[in-house]
Amino acid sequence: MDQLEMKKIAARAALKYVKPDTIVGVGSGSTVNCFIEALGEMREEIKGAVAASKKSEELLKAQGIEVFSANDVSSLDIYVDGADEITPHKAMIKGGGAALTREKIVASLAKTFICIVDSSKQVDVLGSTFPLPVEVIPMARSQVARKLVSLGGSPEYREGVTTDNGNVILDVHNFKILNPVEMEKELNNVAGVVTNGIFALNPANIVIIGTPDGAKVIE
Ligand SMILES: O=C(CO)[C@H](O)[C@H](O)COP(=O)(O)O
Repeated sequence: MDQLEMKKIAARAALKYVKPDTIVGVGSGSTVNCFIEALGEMREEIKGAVAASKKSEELLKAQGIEVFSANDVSSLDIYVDGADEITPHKAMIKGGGAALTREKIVASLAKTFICIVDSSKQVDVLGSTFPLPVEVIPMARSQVARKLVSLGGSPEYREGVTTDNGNVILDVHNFKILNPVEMEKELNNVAGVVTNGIFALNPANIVIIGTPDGAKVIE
């Protein structure tokens, strides 16, 4: 079974957590695109969605789902998003699609973070397979890169990419993130860093893994 099929299995399994008359928090990426397509079947039952990227907003609207601004809601029942890596403690690296800041904002509005992934995303230690994305104010790019080097990382400028917030991304290789909570805080304290892609202070609550044998749910 290919990876896309496994993403679809995880995405469809998340529908059971969507309650009628609620506004659903929706992340971004190819797994979330599968979720948005499935969520289209519930367009009459839900009030709408808050999207973590312009791309997800477009796709939700194309499904006939009303999209609200994060400023319009005080809380969300659930937030559904993918991940680039996830540990057994449900800490994640996110930001492969450069939407990490808006993802963290919308996720923090939700009572329950549901992470939908295929099995390739499971790791024991964050940073094992995927570089850590860091969103940076453009004028601070070089100084943030030097700071990341001093912390042991090898930052690479994601050329040609501007985030939905007008910023740039540094992908940091060679970080073995043994203490994700501390690392998330430390990187967020670097001047010029908008957000880093570690989601450990507020980890996922439920993980749904798409496998050839069906959806595996870890609550
Ligand atoms: O964090 C993200 C985007 O910023 C995505 O959730 C992450 O990159 C996973 O993407 P995909 O579902 O395409 O594998």
